[in-house]
Amino acid sequence: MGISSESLFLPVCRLCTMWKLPSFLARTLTSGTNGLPLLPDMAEGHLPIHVNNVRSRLREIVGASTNWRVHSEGKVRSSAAALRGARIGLVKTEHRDHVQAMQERKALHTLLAKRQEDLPPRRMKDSYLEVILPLGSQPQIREKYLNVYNSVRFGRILEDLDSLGVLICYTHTKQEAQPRSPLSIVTALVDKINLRKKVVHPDCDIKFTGNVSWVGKTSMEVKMHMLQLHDGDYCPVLDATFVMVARDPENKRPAFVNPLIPESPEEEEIFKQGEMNKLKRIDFSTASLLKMAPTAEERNIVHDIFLNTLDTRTVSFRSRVLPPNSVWMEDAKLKGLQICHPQERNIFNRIFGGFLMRKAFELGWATACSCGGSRPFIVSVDDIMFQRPVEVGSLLLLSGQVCYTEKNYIQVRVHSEVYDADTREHHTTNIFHFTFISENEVPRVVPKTYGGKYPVNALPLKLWKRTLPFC
Ligand SMILES: CCCCCCCCCCCCCCCCCC(=O)SCCNC(=O)CCNC(=O)[C@H](O)C(C)(C)COP(=O)(O)OP(=O)(O)OC[C@H]1O[C@@H](n2cnc3c(N)ncnc32)[C@H](O)[C@@H]1OP(=O)(O)O
Repeated sequence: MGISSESLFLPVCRLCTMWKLPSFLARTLTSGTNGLPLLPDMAEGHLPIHVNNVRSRLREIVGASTNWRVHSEGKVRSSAAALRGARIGLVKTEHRDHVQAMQERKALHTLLAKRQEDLPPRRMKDSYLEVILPLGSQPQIREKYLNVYNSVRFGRILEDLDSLGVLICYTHTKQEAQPRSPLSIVTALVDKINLRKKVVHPDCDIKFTGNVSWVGKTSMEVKMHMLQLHDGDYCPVLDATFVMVARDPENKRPAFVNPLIPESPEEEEIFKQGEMNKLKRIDFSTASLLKMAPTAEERNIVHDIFLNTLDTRTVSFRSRVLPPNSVWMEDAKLKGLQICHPQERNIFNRIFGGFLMRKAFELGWATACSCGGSRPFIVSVDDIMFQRPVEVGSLLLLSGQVCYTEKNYIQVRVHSEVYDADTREHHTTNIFHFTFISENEVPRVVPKTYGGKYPVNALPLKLWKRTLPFC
């Protein structure tokens, strides 16, 4: 099932030698908005949206169904093979069902631009949005966000960021004359989320802001920020960079998006950074361990770990000794299963990306918790790739693996795949990377196997990142 811990070892050690986690955290905590300043005039003339209205706006923009239709016999009406597994009887109502909504969306094909140049350019401020999550002023919405430590559930924040990121992209691509957008905008990548605060309070209002910061031909980079109200001021909590991709109305082929024109030197800098982010992703993809052999330095790191665990009495590949304050990598993992019910669908009748992130984050947190033995706090989220959509009705298998630890830091990789019970095939849908800081120092995680069976995620981050197939 998925990538075994043995096949995951090689790539993590390299990154940690290059990117020592504590300094990485220091950068996270001191940088501005992912290293760039907030643009001051963006907020002018913008009325904030209530968080509950973000999804209803999205539904209106794409004309999504409000009802998952079932046959009168009580079985799910299915044109997609992946619905086979779903056996969830829902009450039929007078609402538009999802099949009808998809039929209507097909007609929007004629509204797609043939060339990107045919679309009017946009400014960064055209897509700027503010959303309020009034945890302080509307206590009735707190419970959904509350965890057992009396702080805010980060998984819920991931969901809100995902919905907001998509709404920002629809704002960028909005054509005044079109009441419905012909575009299906999906989350392709969570490039980075940096936390600036360890704890988010459950009783203070939260504000999200964000705008499109770079566009390609069919993809858009979105930068978002979350702030929390303390003593009358909004203080920064996190900065996030997502990449969204526009597809045709049926979510089958890529579709062009409006160009973005930077208007000031600051905006040019932000745009340039977006361009560099894209090139960096291509570089990582080229350097993937799945395509390129490890370097001499990487081989040495792996070999050193092997030598450190060798049983000097037997000198055998099989007989290995766990060093003090360490845990075998194969003992630092947790698995989970989700049945993907219609309730978790997005506006395109696939499973909502934010839900997948919440589930993966919670498994990642539990994995870090069981390995570290004390409460972990999320520090950073990197490179969540949405490789393929998850269909409603899928069986989603999640595997959390601690791949690297240093002092109080824990790096967890969560792999998710769908299992088709009919064909018995597994397909990877997402890979998630979370960095936690634990209350106490955590044991070292040590891979056991060598000889071509290194689990990719047990090596330093630099090496581990080379396994990620970007773009
Ligand atoms: C009353 C109750 C009512 C209930 C009603 C229901 C409604 C409920 C509402 C729910 C909440 C609202 C949800 C709204 C949010 C929806 C978002 C999601 O969930 S989405 C769900 C979660 N997400 C998914 O499911 C997505 C799954 N993944 C996919 O579908 C595909 O992998 C893909 C489309 C992302 C890329 O396909 P691929 O064939 O590879 O694409 P191409 O080669 O054609 O390139 C096209 C462009 O994409 C670029 N690019 C590509 N990859 C990356 C990357 N990794 N990194 C960066 N960029 C990338 C590439 O460079 C190129 O750019 P450019 O040069 O043209 O500018």
